[in-house]
Amino acid sequence: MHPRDQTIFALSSGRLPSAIAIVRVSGPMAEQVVSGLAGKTPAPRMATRALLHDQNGQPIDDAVVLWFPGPASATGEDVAEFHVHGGRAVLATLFGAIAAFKNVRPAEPGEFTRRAFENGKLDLTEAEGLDDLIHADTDRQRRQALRQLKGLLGDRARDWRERAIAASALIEAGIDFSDEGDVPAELIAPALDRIRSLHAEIQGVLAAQGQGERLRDGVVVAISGPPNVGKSTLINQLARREVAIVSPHAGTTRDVIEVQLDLDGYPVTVIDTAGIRETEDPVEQEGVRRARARAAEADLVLWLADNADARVGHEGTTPVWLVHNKIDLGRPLAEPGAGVPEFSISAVRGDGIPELIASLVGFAHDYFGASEGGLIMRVRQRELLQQTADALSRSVDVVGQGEELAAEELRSAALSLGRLLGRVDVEDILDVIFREFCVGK
Ligand SMILES: Nc1nc2c(ncn2[C@@H]2O[C@H](COP(=O)(O)OP(=O)(O)OP(=O)(O)O)[C@@H](O)[C@H]2O)c(=O)[nH]1
Ligand SMILES: [K+]
Ligand SMILES: [Mg+2]
Repeated sequence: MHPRDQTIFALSSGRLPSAIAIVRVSGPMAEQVVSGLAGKTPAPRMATRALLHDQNGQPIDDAVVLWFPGPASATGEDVAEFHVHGGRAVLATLFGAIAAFKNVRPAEPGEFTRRAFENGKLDLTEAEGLDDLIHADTDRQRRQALRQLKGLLGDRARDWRERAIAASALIEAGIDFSDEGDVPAELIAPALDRIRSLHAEIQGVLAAQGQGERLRDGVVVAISGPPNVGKSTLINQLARREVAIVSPHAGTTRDVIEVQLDLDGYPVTVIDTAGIRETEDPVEQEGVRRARARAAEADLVLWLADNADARVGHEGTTPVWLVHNKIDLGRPLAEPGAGVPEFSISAVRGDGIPELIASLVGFAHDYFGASEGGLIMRVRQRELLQQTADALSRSVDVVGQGEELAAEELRSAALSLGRLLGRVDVEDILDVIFREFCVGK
């Protein structure tokens, strides 16, 4: 039997133990499984209480079961749901009882969503939105993913695809009409107008690119500076917990320590690193190397200084803010850097921290863009849209050399948009995309 025709099951709720755990079953055997374990098939879409029994009549758990006959289900197939108590032994027994049915097996990551996709319940951009929604940590990420899940990009791509196909039909009609020789200009001109406006629209979406992808990835802020200036104290202050070891010993931090912050809905990763200095200690040397590398990749560097001798030691193109720490000690401040924003804080006492956080929110706001965010969330989507735009602009360029060439480019544009929606992709590409999803989804 093809794996796709088998019935799959998985834990669809979070980590065990938990108050309630939800196990989903999807496929042709779903009804047999639910009626076998619950003693009867529940009324469709009605939460029904049932004492579950395994094949030997041994009780498993007092549960709530749901029965969604296909195709009006999440996957488009017959689906059963078991809401049980979330103990590890309960789940182990339930899994054993479900797997004992013929042609029933554990689901691969993303397999429920893949079946929904294959049954036309959602397109590929919507499936990606669903995956992002599950992984959204902040409110802005959630809103963006929900827009994608609701088909914001998918609907546009479907419209663009139809228009590319219509333009190509116009040109092909002209080719048939002309028999041989040139296609009359009055047939070509309206097609070209349509292609140009389509191209402009897609270019507009590509130009706003980055925002959605950035929102997905978050912004990275690296705390850097000499040893002992209070970098770890600052990250603890920002995280409001003891994520990093603080000590008066210079060279305490060696590993890169990361915390995820939700700053006004923006996802911000702050990293604490080893103090930058020349050292003989090979372990600290490695820490310094990592610190420099991570600061170079960051989107913003907070350079900490605790006295007048400090100089901003970060090189490269990353924006740097100079943060004077330990102002509670009343030492003279470091010379201001050339036009870099400056802050004065006491990481221990908390002075100046609200102002620093407010400025970080402002930075994130500029970084992610003030608008709701772009339509494009992933490299895959951006590449296919870029290919579409390129093919459209080539079709305009080559029309003088032959209408067939232009029609060919338009077909290629429609193909890229079809890929974006997942309509024309081959198995192995879909495999790669869905593997990234979590099990039970
Ligand atoms: N008075 C005062 N002391 C501070 C402040 N911030 C940090 N310190 C102290 O400075 C010392 C070093 O702090 P850390 O946070 O470990 O400094 P670090 O930059 O992470 O040090 P390394 O990881 O070794 O590079 C500790 O004794 C802290 O208590 C501050 O705002 N005021
Ligand atoms: K230290
Ligand atoms: Mg440290």
